[in-house]
Amino acid sequence: MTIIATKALTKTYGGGVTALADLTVEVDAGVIGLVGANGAGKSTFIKIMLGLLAPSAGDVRVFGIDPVTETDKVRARVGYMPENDALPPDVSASEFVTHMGRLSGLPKTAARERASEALRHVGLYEERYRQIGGYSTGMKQRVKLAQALVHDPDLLLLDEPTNGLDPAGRDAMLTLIHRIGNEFGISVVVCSHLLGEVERICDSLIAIEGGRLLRADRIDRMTAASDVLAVEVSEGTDELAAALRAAGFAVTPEGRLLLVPLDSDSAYDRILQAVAELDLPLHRLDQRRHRVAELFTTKETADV
Ligand SMILES: Nc1ncnc2c1ncn2[C@@H]1O[C@H](COP(=O)(O)OP(=O)(O)OP(=O)(O)O)[C@@H](O)[C@H]1O
Repeated sequence: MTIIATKALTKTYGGGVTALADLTVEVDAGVIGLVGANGAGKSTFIKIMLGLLAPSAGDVRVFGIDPVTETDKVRARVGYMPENDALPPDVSASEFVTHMGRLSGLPKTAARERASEALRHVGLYEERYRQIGGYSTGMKQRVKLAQALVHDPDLLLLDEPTNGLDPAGRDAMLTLIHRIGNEFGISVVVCSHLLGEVERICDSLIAIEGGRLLRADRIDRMTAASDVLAVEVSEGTDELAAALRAAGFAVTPEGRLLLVPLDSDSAYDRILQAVAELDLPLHRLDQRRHRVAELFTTKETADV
């Protein structure tokens, strides 16, 4: 089922900055990563989906609804966790999340019950009556997630949910997001400049660079087998490279690996023969998979 669809979506800010350019994408339900370097246009896309910003040109639909003209309808079905922290320090998580539930239109008792439930889901049930000002960064991120969940949305938009967290906090947050997506049946868009994080927990990816779509697809399709074989021997790598070149292969060394084009069905056998003739201990011979990072031309995103 398509949950988000855009057609030639473009956003230009005052001053002439084009944050999104001609973005056309259809996204199916699931846990979706929205990845791109800082400034790629991720937050702008999220804000347009929420009806917080109007597109300069093009169309966007969330569950078939236009956030520009039917903002309330979209917001009833979408929970939003903003990138920046705007939590009131002097109220408890329970009070705050209840308040956010009331703002979403829940009656008082239902808002209180849903707030407790949302805080339990994010692991803050025991601490829910403490003032937010005394919370750690990880706990504050969880409060932000709980307030996004309180009105029982069908889609969560999470803007850089692991911002400011240490490695253990990141892991815990990613596990939680994965659980929400898989156990609660809520679709989640996780916006991040950290590709590695998003690859770990998402079914599909929307990759953007400079406001333009690089690719939107399922991760397993992005990482399909390539036509390159990776060969690794425990010793004698240079000798093997020379032998393979002599056998007509275009060999590219990469660290401890030799990358060899899979040019014919006999390539496996010819490589095995070269290894056997040199009597080298073969550690690995397999077909390389494409990496999602290959999509990006900027090192910043590709490296993480
Ligand atoms: N209100 C604004 N006015 C002018 N330019 C803006 C505004 N908001 C964002 N931009 C610019 O639009 C581009 C995209 O910004 P956006 O915040 O959407 O990117 P992002 O991928 O979310 O990056 P980050 O991870 O740093 O938040 C950037 O060049 C940014 O400087």
